[in-house]
Amino acid sequence: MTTLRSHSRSHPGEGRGAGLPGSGGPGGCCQAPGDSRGPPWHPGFYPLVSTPPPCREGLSPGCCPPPVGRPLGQSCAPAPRHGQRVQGPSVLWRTPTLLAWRADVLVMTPWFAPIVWDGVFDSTVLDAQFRNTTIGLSVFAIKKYVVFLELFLQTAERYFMVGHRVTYYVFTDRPADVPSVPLAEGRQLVVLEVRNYARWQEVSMHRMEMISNFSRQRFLREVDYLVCVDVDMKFSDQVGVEILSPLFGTLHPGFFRAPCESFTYERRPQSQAYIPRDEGDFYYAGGFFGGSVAEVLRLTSACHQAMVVNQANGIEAVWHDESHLNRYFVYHKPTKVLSPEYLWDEQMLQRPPFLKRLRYVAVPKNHAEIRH
Ligand SMILES: CC(=O)N[C@H]1[C@@H](OP(=O)(O)OP(=O)(O)OC[C@H]2O[C@@H](n3ccc(=O)[nH]c3=O)[C@H](O)[C@@H]2O)O[C@H](CO)[C@H](O)[C@@H]1O
Ligand SMILES: [Mn+2]
Repeated sequence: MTTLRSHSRSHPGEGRGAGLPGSGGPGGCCQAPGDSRGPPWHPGFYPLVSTPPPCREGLSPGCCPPPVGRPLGQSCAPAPRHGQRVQGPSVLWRTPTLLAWRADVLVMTPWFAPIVWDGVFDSTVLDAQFRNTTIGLSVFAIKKYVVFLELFLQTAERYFMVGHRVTYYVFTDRPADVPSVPLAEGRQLVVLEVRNYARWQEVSMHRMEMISNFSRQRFLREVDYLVCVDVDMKFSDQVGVEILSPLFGTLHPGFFRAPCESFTYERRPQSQAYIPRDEGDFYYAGGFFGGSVAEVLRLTSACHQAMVVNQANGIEAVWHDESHLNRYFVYHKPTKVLSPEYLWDEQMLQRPPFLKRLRYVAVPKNHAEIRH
């Protein structure tokens, strides 16, 4: 049984080790065709302390790692000792040290967006920065998926944006089945009654339309940021304001160390979700994205429009809304990228040592039973 996918799809980063550094797998986008020297450099996973392979002219820049070098300098702050806590104007902060960050994973995209891993941020600083922020958490529980709500909400109360103002937006066709979970101060739950669709793929895809409509109608006025997630998941560690940025996506846990040619992007040119073979940076998961409401409105409207055109042409993207999301992110680069700490599946994937925390994880489900 899979929990991230309805039917089998290989996860190239797992099992056979295909394409992992040292596995002798196929060359990534950074290698010219036929160049079999050394391991490929995979988006999402390469050591920052080694020398990357040369990038070849004419290859997709997004697939190549940025030049890697030493830290550029020391902090300009007046010299408290390493790690010493100092009283700033409004907050206790930990003096940054340029040598203490993560050296085992990519922490910056080639377009200079942070990739969020444990150890690269200080919640104390960020919590103060975002203290007047209201965050909407959008989740769909249509038909039988209402069974996931209780655990989802309970764990969100424990781990999601603790100490901040939060509005849960629960889209459902079964309002009577929304469980009443006690909420902490500053947090509220809004039930939005919406229609259902016969096929699970349609339910999943129409989330883009509904998020877009409700963003325009009310989210723009009610919250600053919107976080859009799958419901068949639970929080198992802190997910805080470190994720917030105008536009963010999450690395799909099955592909973050896979060569880009194995990404399951939509490859049919007649589809609105089409991504040519030599384009694309990362493979993003459909189950965790967000940003400012204005940016989420742009993203969801664009994806919905693309799906309307596809439907008129009798074509459905290979991974539904996820394919459209991936296309959107190729041409509208996210300003922050969340590591697979923010979307993991313990049943399907073996946890690598550099994944220090699992913050949002799949709840096992029987696909056939829950979707019909
Ligand atoms: C973790 C992750 O990245 N998940 C993505 C993945 O599939 P999944 O296999 O995780 O899809 P899924 O079954 O969780 O469906 C996506 C979501 O749609 C909602 N839902 C679906 C069916 C239904 O009857 N009722 C209902 O409420 C629910 O919120 C669910 O979590 O690929 C899908 C498209 O193929 C979506 O892009 C998902 O976001
Ligand atoms: Mn899911």
